[in-house]
Amino acid sequence: MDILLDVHHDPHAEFKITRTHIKAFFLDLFIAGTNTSAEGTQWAMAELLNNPEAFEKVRKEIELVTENGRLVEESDVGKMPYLRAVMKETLRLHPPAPVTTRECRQQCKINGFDVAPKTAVAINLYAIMRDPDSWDNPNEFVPERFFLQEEDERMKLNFVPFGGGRRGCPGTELAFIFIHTAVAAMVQCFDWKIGEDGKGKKVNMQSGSSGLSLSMAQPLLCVPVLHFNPYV
Ligand code: HEM
Repeated sequence: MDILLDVHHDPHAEFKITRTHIKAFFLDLFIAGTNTSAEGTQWAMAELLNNPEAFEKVRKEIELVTENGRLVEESDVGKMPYLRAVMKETLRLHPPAPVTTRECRQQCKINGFDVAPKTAVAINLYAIMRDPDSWDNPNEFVPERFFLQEEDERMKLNFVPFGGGRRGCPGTELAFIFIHTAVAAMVQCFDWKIGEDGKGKKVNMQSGSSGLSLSMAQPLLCVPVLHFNPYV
């Protein structure tokens, strides 16, 4: 398959897209999109299990929107602001991709350090989202913080679990849709007992690392107990 791509409308920048490019593109999507979303879902459930009040609030919101008669769906997410705040707070505290990189385009000074052109720069998204100058009680799980109007601008600029700018994550919307829906369905349909035997008190929230992503040091183990069966 031959496709000619005109990069930035520059006639000298044309190159041929081959089968290998397309395969690499799909591989990129899988690498960038699967683990990150799975980790985000796992962290969200872990936070909800450790914060039963938040769990109950999410469940109440779902029951209100679905009138307690059907399985929650993607199209409900827009009507569930608390669930969305829970997900944002989860990704703020536990960004599955905690670091990103850029190449410096021009000479600049950052915090007194001279940065030369072409320098590779690592950006610590995790630190930005726990910076006490930008976030009150930065290490605490407080979904309600996303409802505070006066904090809005400061938080918007520093909420970067998907990076930002033209190289920001192109999967943001997709990830939000399916993570919200998966978490909502798990909250709607089941109560969850912590631990393999269901006798645990708290989920261990220590983070480990699997490759480049921020995963739970102890994978989340819990036992589902049926709460609502939408299929009967
Ligand atoms: C919770 C889920 C996800 C998180 C936290 C996440 C996070 C990120 C972050 C931090 C970056 C780097 C952005 C930057 O440097 O400014 C990135 C890049 C990327 N993400 Fe995601 N991502 C998620 C899901 C997805 C999904 C579902 C897809 C695709 C189906 C995807 C595809 C990509 C691709 C292709 C890039 C590279 C973009 C580029 O270099 O231009 N991501 N992601």
